[in-house]
Amino acid sequence: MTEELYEQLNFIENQLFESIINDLITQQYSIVNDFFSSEEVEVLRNSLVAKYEADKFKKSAIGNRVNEEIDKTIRGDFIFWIDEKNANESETLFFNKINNLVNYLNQTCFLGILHKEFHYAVYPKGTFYKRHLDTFQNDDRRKLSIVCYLNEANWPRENGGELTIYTEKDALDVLPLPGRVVIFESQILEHEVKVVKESERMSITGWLKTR
Ligand SMILES: O=C(O)CCC(=O)C(=O)O
Ligand SMILES: [Fe+2]
Repeated sequence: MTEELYEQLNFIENQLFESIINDLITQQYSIVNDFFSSEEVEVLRNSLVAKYEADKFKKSAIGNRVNEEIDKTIRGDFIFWIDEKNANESETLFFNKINNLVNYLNQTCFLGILHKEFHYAVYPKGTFYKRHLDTFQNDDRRKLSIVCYLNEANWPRENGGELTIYTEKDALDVLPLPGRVVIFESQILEHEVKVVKESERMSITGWLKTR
């Protein structure tokens, strides 16, 4: 029996993943609270902070690497790409959950996700990411964007740093609450990160890619 057929026979419907798919079909985005438990968020945040404090993060760049000054007027976060092959314990846990979702999407929606890329991101106080689409560098392989928030338990509205998603009809503000995951169509939905007014905004952002 081929592995593929075996997988099909073994298919078990997953309510959470089904609701994500339904959201994506009807509104091109899905917001899932508690995708990661508070324990999972804590170990992932510790892992982020350890790398951040070890000075491993780099100033993020955009598109064709215009100069730093221009970068900062568009995007001010610091990032560190996560290497799945050298993942630590908490990152392995992270990728296990993401891979379950990817496998489910591939089995049910025939999305053909073959690659993925994820980075940690820190937005210090005063930083933002202006309105954009996640398709840079003539790269149309990015299919779905996934943002996972790793902030401490209370992120009051006064802290700013909302993810604003621009739909056809309106603009939706999403607070970066711990455990919350936002998934959206990379090539369709414009979005931005509003100025962080207080604290440091921490997350893992990534893309599911075709080909
Ligand atoms: O952190 C977020 O909420 C979104 C980040 C983002 O838009 C990006 O990195 O492309
Ligand atoms: Fe983005």
